[in-house]
Amino acid sequence: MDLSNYIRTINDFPKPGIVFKDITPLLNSPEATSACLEQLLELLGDRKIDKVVGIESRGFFFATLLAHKLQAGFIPIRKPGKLPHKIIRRSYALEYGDDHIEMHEDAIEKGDLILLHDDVLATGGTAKAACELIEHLGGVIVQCNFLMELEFLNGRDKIAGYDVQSVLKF
Ligand SMILES: O=P(O)(O)OC[C@H]1O[C@H](OP(=O)(O)OP(=O)(O)O)[C@H](O)[C@@H]1O
Ligand SMILES: Nc1ncnc2[nH]cnc12
Repeated sequence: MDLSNYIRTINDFPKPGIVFKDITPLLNSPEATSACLEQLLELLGDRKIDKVVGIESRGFFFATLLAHKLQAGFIPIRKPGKLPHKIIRRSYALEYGDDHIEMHEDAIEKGDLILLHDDVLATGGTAKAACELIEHLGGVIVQCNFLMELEFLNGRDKIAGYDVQSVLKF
């Protein structure tokens, strides 16, 4: 199954000049969702994972499915002001703005083997900030995986040194 057929391209969203890759057609197809989940699991291979970290909000869709399949815990990284307990925070630059992300400070135990997942690797700012949060808490990042990578934005340069994998490349 060619999963790129389930990604819709929207020009000038959310700002002029941005070519937005919309994953909702993929999520709307149980067959494509299953195939995508299997491909993400294949990218990981048989490495042990204790916790899957997903980035709000589009990263949550497959991060929870991955955590369930791997029988690992799921940890949300959230936008500011959403997590109720004590948090740590990092700021980052997006393709279309600036933002902060936060994680509960007790979400990770030192030495936990972590799979970081998000839907899109664009400039890599979000993923880099997420890696910093995970490592600050003592997590060991086994892989960073993505549904898709926008190669022309060179996001993987920002997270060089990690195992970075994506199902689709644009
Ligand atoms: O590699 P980067 O340039 O950092 O961009 C990638 C991030 O941008 C998108 O999130 P967005 O902030 O649009 O939020 P959403 O998932 O809530 O839609 C996407 O889901 C990634 O998290
Ligand atoms: N061009 C893009 N399409 C979809 N999600 C994104 N996140 C950052 N850049 C994006």
